[in-house]
Amino acid sequence: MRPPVVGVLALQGDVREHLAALAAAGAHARPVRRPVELDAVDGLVIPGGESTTISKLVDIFELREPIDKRIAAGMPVYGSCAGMIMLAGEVLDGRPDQRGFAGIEMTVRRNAFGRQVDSFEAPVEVTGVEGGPFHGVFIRAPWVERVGDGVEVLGRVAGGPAADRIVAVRQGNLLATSFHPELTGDRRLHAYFVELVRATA
Ligand SMILES: NC(=O)CC[C@H](N)C(=O)O
Repeated sequence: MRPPVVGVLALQGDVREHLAALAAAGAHARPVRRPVELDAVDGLVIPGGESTTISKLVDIFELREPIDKRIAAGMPVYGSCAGMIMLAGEVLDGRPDQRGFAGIEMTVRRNAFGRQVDSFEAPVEVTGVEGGPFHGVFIRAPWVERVGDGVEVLGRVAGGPAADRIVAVRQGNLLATSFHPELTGDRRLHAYFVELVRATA
């Protein structure tokens, strides 16, 4: 069985870290900047970075329609932080011109934790991933304020001032986290995603 080919949207953000994490999790990992490169992948990661910039570059690189189409056709996508914002149906505190994909039925608040603290770390237990809580790294992160009926809440912040905020969700083949597992050595979430891609491809 060939390893699944997983792309990382490589317009802005922590692309290299996701490529390394995916490779460690058993995928063929490749950067995606052009529609033909998107055609060649079985799944896609949208990295952490800056969602307003990613949104702009998605249009400049003519990737919006192709990605929306692939999502509608069932391609698995995992978004971390800015990637979560790009997968949200509704964004609060976003820029008026920023646009996400036809993604998860949820409302996220951009830079949500920033009111308390810009960056912090907290444990997050993720349903379906064994081995104890993730060491969640949050950097100007969004949280999820509302989820639709079809959305499964996979994880919440375990303690501290932001306790119980929703920070990991899944709807069908779309997965999103507010935190950045790619910045830690923990590959379990990428392995979970690679399995999802393998099961779908
Ligand atoms: N670490 C991140 O990805 C930060 C996300 C950023 N605050 C945004 O709005 O896109």
